[in-house]
Amino acid sequence: MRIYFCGSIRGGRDDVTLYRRIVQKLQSYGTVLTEHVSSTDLTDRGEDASAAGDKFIHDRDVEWLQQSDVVVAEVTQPSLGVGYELGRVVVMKKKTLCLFRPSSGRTLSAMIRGADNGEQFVVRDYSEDEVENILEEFFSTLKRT
Ligand SMILES: O=c1[nH]c(=O)n([C@H]2C[C@H](O)[C@@H](COP(=O)(O)O)O2)cc1CO
Repeated sequence: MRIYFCGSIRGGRDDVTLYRRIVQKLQSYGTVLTEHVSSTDLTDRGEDASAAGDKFIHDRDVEWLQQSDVVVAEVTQPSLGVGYELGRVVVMKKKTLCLFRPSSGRTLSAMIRGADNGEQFVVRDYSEDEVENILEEFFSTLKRT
């Protein structure tokens, strides 16, 4: 299974430790195409775009989105890139799980929460300590469908 993980990069790296934990769990279900998003070496400047440029990053990521079987996004830290990716996957009709932590004190964008249709695109509120269980639940329902 090919999994696309979305997490904030230029939007801020506050949650990178949690991204790492999510990606480690996701790797028990398949190949995570965007493992770099969870790298603690990656700062809020993003990948070194000097060689290939932002167009390379964009085009590669859209290609990976197209190739993916499932998309998991941590959406607590607001990120334009993650919002854009989610907009694209809605159109691609990919099975998508968005994870949001209300304990952050933030209110999730209506354009993400409001896109929940209970099937293809699901938004789930959670706390950090339950993340592995939520992913287990999500992937076990996938197997049944
Ligand atoms: O260097 C990058 N590499 C990369 O893969 N992305 C993609 C993956 C992330 O899920 C998302 C993060 O967007 P943003 O940088 O706007 O927070 O965009 C984004 C950047 C920088 O914008």
